[in-house]
Amino acid sequence: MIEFDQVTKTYPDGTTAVRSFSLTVPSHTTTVLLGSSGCGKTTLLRMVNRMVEPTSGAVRIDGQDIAARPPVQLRRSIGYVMQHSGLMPHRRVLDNIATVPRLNGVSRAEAHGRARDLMELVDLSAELAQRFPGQLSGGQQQRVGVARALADDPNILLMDEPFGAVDPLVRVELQVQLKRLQEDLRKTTIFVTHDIDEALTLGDQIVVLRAGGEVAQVGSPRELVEDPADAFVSRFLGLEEGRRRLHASPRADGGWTVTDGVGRPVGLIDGAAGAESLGHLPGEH
Ligand SMILES: Nc1ncnc2c1ncn2[C@@H]1O[C@H](COP(=O)(O)OP(=O)(O)OP(=O)(O)O)[C@@H](O)[C@H]1O
Repeated sequence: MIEFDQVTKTYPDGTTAVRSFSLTVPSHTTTVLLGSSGCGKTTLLRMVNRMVEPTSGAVRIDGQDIAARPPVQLRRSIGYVMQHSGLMPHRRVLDNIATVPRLNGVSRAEAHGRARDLMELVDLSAELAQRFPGQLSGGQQQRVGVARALADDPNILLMDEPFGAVDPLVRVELQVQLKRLQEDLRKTTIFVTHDIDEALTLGDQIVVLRAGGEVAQVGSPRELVEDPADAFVSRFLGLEEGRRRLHASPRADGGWTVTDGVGRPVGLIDGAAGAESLGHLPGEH
C-alpha cells in the first residue's frame, strides 16, 4: 500500500504543483492519476521514488515513511516507465532491460536470461535483443521500457504516460497487453494519463485531479461514469456532451449498431450476445 499524506510540493521558483494531497493506493491493483496537463500528476508520481521531495507531508510505503529510505536503493526497488521510454541509446535492448538487476548485483548471464523471458512476456521478438533503442519503433521502445521496469520484479510500478507518444492502434494494443500482464503480476501500480479511455481501461481506482493536484473524485471506472461527483468530473469524462450515452439500433441481421450521444457509431453488438446484454432494448416493451 502507498499512502500520500497531505503532501505539498512547491518548486524553487515558487510554483506549487501539488497542495495538501492525500490518497491511499491499495496494493496489487492499478490506480490511475487522471487530469489535464500541469495538474501535478508527474510531480505526485515522482514523489514515490523520491525523484521529487515533498515540501511538506509524507509518502509511506507499507506504513514506512520513504524519507527514511536511501533514494538510490528505493529507486532500484520500484519499476518506472516514462513517456519516452528513457532507454539508454548506446546500450542494446537486452542490456537496457537487464540494467536494474545488474545494478542490484545479479550476474550478467542471469540478468540476460531474465531479460529474454521479459521480452517474451511483453511480446517482443527475440531477434530484437541485440538492437539499439533507436532501431525500434516507438511501440517497441515502450515495450522495452515496460520489460525494463519489471526486470527486478519490483512490488511497485510507476508509469508516467507510457503510451502517450505512440499511435492510437498501438496504444490500444499496449493497454490491452498491460491489462493482461497486470492480471497475472498484480503489481501495485500508479499510472499517469490525461486520456480518459486509457484510464477507464486500466484503472481499478481512478483519481480525477484538478489543478494543484486537488482531488475531484476517486472511484472505480464504473463509479465515475455512473455517478460523477460534479460538473467538472462529468465534463472531463465526456458525460456532459453525452459522448458516453449509447444508443442501440437494431440491424437486419439481428444485431445492433451502437452510436453515442453525438451520433458517432462506436461499435456493434452481435445478435445473441446483444439480446442477452441489452436485455431490454430502447423502444421495446
Ligand atoms: N522542476 C520544476 N520547477 C518548477 N515548476 C515545475 C517543475 N516541474 C513541474 N513544475 C510545474 O508544476 C506543475 C505541475 O507539473 P507536473 O509535471 O507535475 O504536471 P502533470 O500533470 O504531470 O503535467 P503533464 O501532463 O503536462 O506532464 C506545472 O505547473 C509545472 O509547470
